[in-house]
Amino acid sequence: MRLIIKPDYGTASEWIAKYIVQKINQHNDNKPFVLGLPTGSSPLGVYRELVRLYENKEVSFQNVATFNMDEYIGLEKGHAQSYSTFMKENFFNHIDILPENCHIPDGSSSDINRECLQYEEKILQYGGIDLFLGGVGEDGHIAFNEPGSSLQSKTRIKTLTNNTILNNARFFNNNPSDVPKTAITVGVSTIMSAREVIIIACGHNKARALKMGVEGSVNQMWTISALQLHPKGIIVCDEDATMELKVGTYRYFKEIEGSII
Ligand SMILES: N[C@@H]1[C@@H](O)[C@H](O)[C@@H](COP(=O)(O)O)O[C@@H]1O
Repeated sequence: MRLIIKPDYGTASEWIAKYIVQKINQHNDNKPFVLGLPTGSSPLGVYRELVRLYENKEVSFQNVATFNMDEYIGLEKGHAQSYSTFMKENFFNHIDILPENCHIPDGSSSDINRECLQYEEKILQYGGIDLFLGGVGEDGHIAFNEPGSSLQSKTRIKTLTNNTILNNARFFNNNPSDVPKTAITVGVSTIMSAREVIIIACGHNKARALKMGVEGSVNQMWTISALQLHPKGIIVCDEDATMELKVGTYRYFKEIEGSII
């Protein structure tokens, strides 16, 4: 696992956006480059920077397909707080991606279990995910794989923890009772099947999740820790998120990434 420590959220986001653009531009295949994408506040800086690079003509998304990590169950696609709306407003509406290449689980489907199976099948039809970008919850969850999620899990329904509901209430006028209680989420194994995985962990509130993900054992209670088993896993964090790391861990990753002499 690589741990890239950047001074702040802005520089961390720029590093990730540049990395993604490089991968898209190196991809010379007729099949689209397949990106897995998250919502939440963590990826906003990356999306802003990707839009800027697109406007600067440094990248095109015409040969890119995307699969989002998750979606609330019970919200129509056009609902203001659906992840579908979030993705359009913050990313898809500002780039040249083809709408038919943007995939988000349908949380309003009448058969959610079938929707989950079909989502996995669709990923396979595209040849798997080249690069999965994700955030992390304060309790170490990736996508909506809350503590206790099987590390072998695939796309399925998950019940959200109270902690996640309270954290996400900020998107629902601070009203926890408006936050859906269940979601469709890709599984830990869906994310780990991607050829590369990048997790963003910025801010003091992610310090514990970062510690458990980097220094803790691989376990179901901190699903971010599954990244330790991935052959090409990267966590990009800011200084604030390193607060709980051992000094030795911090110095080790700074040294091997060449950011201290
Ligand atoms: N399902 C999402 C996750 O994908 C996200 O990583 C997490 C953290 O959100 P934020 O980036 O806003 O801290 O929130 C939600 O639970």
